[in-house]
Amino acid sequence: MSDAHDGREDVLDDLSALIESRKANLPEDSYTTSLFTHEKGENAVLEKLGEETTELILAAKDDDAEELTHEAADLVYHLLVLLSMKGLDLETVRSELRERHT
Ligand SMILES: N=c1c2ncn([C@@H]3O[C@H](COP(=O)(O)OP(=O)(O)OP(=O)(O)O)[C@@H](O)[C@H]3O)c2ncn1[C@@H]1O[C@H](COP(=O)(O)O)[C@@H](O)[C@H]1O
Repeated sequence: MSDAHDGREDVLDDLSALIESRKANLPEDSYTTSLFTHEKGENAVLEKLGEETTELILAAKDDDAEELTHEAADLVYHLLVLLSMKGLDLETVRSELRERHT
């Protein structure tokens, strides 16, 4: 668990930790495990990122805020899985964003 600036837990940190745990333990009946062990290798998550991005764009074009929110969450989750596959984490991305923000 971690604290965000407003004192609430950061769901992104919690989700990242859960993804790391799935990668380390590969429990059955886990969608995250299925991405790490997929016969297509990293292409499985790369394809999902492509699909989710397309769905996000369509939701934006339709001005469908609910669907846009749903697809954005799908996209963030799959992005976190990809970062984990590549040995990167959220802090790496945070650092990059902080550097740009100054
Ligand atoms: N945030 C997510 C998450 N977002 C998306 N997905 C999965 O990603 C897949 C998306 O594929 P699809 O787009 O084909 O599925 P869909 O439901 O039709 O979605 P849309 O077409 O509407 O976008 C679905 O199977 C979702 O279950 C996720 N699976 C897991 N998580 C998180 O990961 C945690 C661990 O999950 P497990 O590894 O399954 O235990 C969960 O508690 C969640 O917090």
